[in-house]
Amino acid sequence: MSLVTFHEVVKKYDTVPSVNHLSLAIGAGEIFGLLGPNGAGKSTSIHMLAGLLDIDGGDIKVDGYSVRSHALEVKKRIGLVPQELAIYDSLSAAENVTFFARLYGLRGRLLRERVSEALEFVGLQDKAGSKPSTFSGGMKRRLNIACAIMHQPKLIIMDEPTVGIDPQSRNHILESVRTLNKLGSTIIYTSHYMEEVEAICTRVGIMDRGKLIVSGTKEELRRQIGSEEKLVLEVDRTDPAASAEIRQHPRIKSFTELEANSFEAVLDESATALQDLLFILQKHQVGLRKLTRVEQDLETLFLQLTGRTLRDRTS
Ligand SMILES: Nc1ncnc2c1ncn2[C@@H]1O[C@H](COP(=O)(O)OP(=O)(O)OP(=O)(O)O)[C@@H](O)[C@H]1O
Repeated sequence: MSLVTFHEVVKKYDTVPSVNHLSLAIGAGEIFGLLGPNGAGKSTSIHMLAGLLDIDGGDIKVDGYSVRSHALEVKKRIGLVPQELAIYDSLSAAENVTFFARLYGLRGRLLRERVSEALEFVGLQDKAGSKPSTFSGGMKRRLNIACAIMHQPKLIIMDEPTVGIDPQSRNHILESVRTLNKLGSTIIYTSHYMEEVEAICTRVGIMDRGKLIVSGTKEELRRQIGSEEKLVLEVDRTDPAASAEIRQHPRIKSFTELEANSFEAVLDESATALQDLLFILQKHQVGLRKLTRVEQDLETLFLQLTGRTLRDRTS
């Protein structure tokens, strides 16, 4: 059953749609990865889901409640870990979590238990009395997470929680995502680090220019990448006649010079394409020094669908 549904959701700043008729369903128990380059519309979508931004068209439902008509019911079910840190430097770690716990209506013994559990969960129990100004970037992010999960929400939304932090905190956060999911929370995790999404998510949606361009399990998306093969070849010399002959081969889709004596070849799925390529090199007396297969991943799929890379910050 779907816990979250976006139906034809639209958000416009001025006249340009930042989110353009987005439809998406996320099942209870999933770790759903929302991938896309800068400006794709991930944060805008998440802010509408969390009730921080008004929707211009369509609707979003959480657990059957519409964010438009039942915003409070939706908010109770959500923990948002925002991209920008939402913690107070003047309060200790425990006071920060307590502040958010009170906002969610927790009081007394239950409040104290949940604050302590949340700090323990993110590995900051021994820093409960310390101010975040003394924390590393990674510790601040972990405190940010504690503030968002202490009310044990059904849905936890993490908006790029590992940007600019040390590897130890990054691993801690990725491990926490898995644990929170095992404990029963559904997770939406946005990122433009596809390795992270591939590592932890059960299903992935890729956004570009306000639209969902593809979604599915990692296996389903990999199948879409197709069976073409990408190789990097290092040769002992560059021979223009050999390169020209390779580029004319019907089963070799491209042969591109990367740097001196190094080429990238994209072959179709037939086994003979590689044999033919090696034969042409030999015929022109070009020695092969090294042959490396390039792993096809979600980045490749994104490139195939959009002609751009996920981390192209200028696009
Ligand atoms: N307050 C705003 N006013 C005008 N345009 C905005 C505003 N917020 C976002 N946008 C535009 O909406 C589009 C989507 O932005 P959004 O922040 O949702 O993308 P994103 O996928 O989350 O990117 P990032 O990875 O950088 O966070 C962008 O073109 C952005 O410039």
